[in-house]
Formats: sequence, structure tokens, C-alpha cells
Amino acid sequence: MNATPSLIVALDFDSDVSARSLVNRLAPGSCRLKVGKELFVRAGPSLVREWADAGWDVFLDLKFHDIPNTVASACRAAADLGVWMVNVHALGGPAMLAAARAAVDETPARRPLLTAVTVLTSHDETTLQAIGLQGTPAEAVGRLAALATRAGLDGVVCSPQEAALVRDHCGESFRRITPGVRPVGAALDDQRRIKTPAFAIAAGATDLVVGRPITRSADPAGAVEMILDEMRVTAGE
Ligand SMILES: O=C(O)c1cc(=O)[nH]c(=O)n1[C@@H]1O[C@H](COP(=O)(O)O)[C@@H](O)[C@H]1O
Repeated sequence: MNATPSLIVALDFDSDVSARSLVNRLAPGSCRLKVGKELFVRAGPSLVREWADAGWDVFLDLKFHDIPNTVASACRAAADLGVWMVNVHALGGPAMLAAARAAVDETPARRPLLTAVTVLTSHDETTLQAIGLQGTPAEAVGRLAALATRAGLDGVVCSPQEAALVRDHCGESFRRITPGVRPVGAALDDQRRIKTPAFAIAAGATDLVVGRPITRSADPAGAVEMILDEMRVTAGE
């Protein structure tokens, strides 16, 4: 895939009022929106449907991880909202990934992209040891990305540090969605495996997920523009 990389704004808000107020300050078409667990539990599917109907590409980031039948049903429900992308945890295993794939493929109208989270960007090698996963984060990401490829998913969520590895092993058309992105000087917050927007693009990320550096900025639209500029310069546009 040689399409222009996209910027996805993570809307981790505790109310639809705050989320709407942020979205109203963004230029439509400049970025995509990500609705995660907090906002979804607070505001519900109607907000997601409203933004999708208004033309926003919405990444519904609920990271499903359960038995195959439950995940398939949840994916079907997510697809019915008209979202652009939905995700599951690759740790759910091959049968769960295959069930999710089949469910999303049944979507009658606009079929969302289906991606799998590999190793969370808040995890480092010590965390992996604590939960019993062998090897480095990069090795675990490689194994989980291979599972996602075999199940026919559209891409994975990984740290920018593993974007190149995923591209090399899974192919150019397999999407690399990278959270854990921080412009130079921004706070790390609870992230561990982070890199700059320029690094992520140079490493082959296809979509950058950025939350707090934008949502907590006094000028969110300006923060989006700065990140997009850095992405464009690195991509040589
Ligand atoms: O699936 C995700 O989007 C995700 C995966 C991951 O490994 N790490 C990660 O931070 N995320 C999400 O990406 C966003 C990052 O937000 P900030 O840390 O504020 O930029 C949050 O909404 C996370 O839920």
C-alpha cells in the first residue's frame, strides 16, 4: 500500500459533550476518529453512528477478545454501525480471528476493515514475562501478526518500533496501525514503546493513532496540522 498515511485521533473522553466539542474543532477530512472503550461505554453506539453518517471514518477500538461466537457477534454489531475499522485482540487465537473475519465479511453494505492488536504499546519485555509471553515484544508482535495474516485480517495494531518488521513479514498491503506516537517533547503518559510521527512513517506505519497530545492541547486542530506536516515531510509529499 502506497496510500498517504492517515492520522487517527483517539477520542478518550468521559462524555459525548467533550468529545463532540473536540471533533467540532477538527477539520473534516484532515483525520480519522477513534472511539474506544471509555467513550463508547459513556456515549453508546448512537454517537458512533452519528459520526459515521456525517462522513467521518470511525475506528471503533473495542479490542474484542472472547470466545469465537461472542467476538463474531460483536464484530457484526460493530459493522452494522457503519464504522471504517474494528479491532480484536490477536491473542484471542486463530479460531477467534477466523470467526471475526467471517462475521465482518457478512456485512451487507460498507464492510469495515478488521485489524488485530498485537502487543499493547504500554507493554515492555517485563510485562510480557509477567503475563507468560516468551521473547521480546518484537518477537511476540511477529508471531501475532502472522496469526492475523493467516486469518485474512486487514492489518495489525502495533508500536511504530515493529511497523517495519510487520511490513517485511506480512506485506505492503497489510495495514500497520501505530499508537504509541509522541511528537518530540510530548509527555509519555502511560505509553512505553513510543516513537515520533516521523519515525513511525519512516518505519512504514500506514495509520498513526494519537490521543492526548491532540486532545489535551489548547489548540487541537493546530496539533493535528503539526503532526500531519511531520508525516508529509517524512513521506516526501
Ligand atoms: O488499539 C489501540 O488503538 C491501542 C493499542 C495499543 O497497543 N496502544 C494504544 O495506546 N492504543 C490506543 O491508542 C490510544 C493512544 O492514546 P494516547 O496515548 O493518548 O496517544 C488510546 O486510545 C489507546 O487505547
